[in-house]
Amino acid sequence: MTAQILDGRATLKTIKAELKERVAGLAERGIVPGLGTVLVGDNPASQWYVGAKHKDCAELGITSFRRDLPATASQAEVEAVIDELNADPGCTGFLVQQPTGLDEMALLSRVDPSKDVDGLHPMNLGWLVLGKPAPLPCTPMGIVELLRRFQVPIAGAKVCVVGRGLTVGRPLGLILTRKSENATVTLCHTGTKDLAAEVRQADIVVAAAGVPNIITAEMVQPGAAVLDVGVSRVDGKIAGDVAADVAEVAGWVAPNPGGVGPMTRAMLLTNIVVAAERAAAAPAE
Ligand SMILES: Nc1nc(=O)c2c([nH]1)NC[C@@H]1CN(c3ccc(C(=O)N[C@@H](CCC(=O)O)C(=O)O)cc3)C=[N+]21
Repeated sequence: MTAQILDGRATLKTIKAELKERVAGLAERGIVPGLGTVLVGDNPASQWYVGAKHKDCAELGITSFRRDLPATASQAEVEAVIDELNADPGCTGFLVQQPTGLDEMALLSRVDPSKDVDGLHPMNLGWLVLGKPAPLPCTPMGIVELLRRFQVPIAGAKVCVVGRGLTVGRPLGLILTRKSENATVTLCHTGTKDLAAEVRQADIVVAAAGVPNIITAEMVQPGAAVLDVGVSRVDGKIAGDVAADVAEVAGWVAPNPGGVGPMTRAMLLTNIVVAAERAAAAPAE
């Protein structure tokens, strides 16, 4: 058996075409969504991600507000840029690219929650815990959207999430256990005693530990969906959390690159369009 590929690149293309129509609909009403990014330092991966986000926006007719700051930028300087984007009505949503090397919680908290297209503001994470509508984190939503579009059954599925990070594992557990997804989630982490035993139970495995090849073929139930979200760099190349031979056992595989990464961008674009639509429906005071 060889697994079906959960193709994030193709799905990003499809979602872009869908969103392009919604952006055109906004344009007819004189509204242009605008994405702001705040990038601190010269990490090449971060520069690539931010560049890709603005390229996506240009394709859709979303305006870009790019603020690149040197690695020497202080907390106060970054906060001043956040204040500027909060106040700019043309910037309908923005994000602070991580990592910054600064006090990230203070930066996240300073973003206007209604412009938080990353869904990582403490207030929006609070709405997620409470089950109320709010911007949702892009990578976990990208994972759910990828599963949906390839018709991987989610309701009733046993999902093993490996990693409890703020941007993937922790919010993904919250999203998948909502009534609308109805999965049963096991959240594994460095304190998990027998990771192989937990993974073996799962219909869906999401590997977001950042440990190369932590998921191997003999841990995976035949026919399971395995999504690789791990990003490590080994000799300058991206290394995922999932070993190559998993594709011989799994029913579906989201590769890395080409799986969840592009979906993160697709959900960012979705959050930008939704934030602009919401701002248009309820103009600010
Ligand atoms: N505030 C904030 N928001 C983020 O959304 C955010 C962040 N900080 N910090 C870093 C992570 C990482 N991230 C990715 C985005 C796109 C790809 C992506 O499109 N990857 C392609 C190409 C990868 C390559 O070849 O380098 C792929 O997987 O096919 C990957 C990873 C967003 N992040």
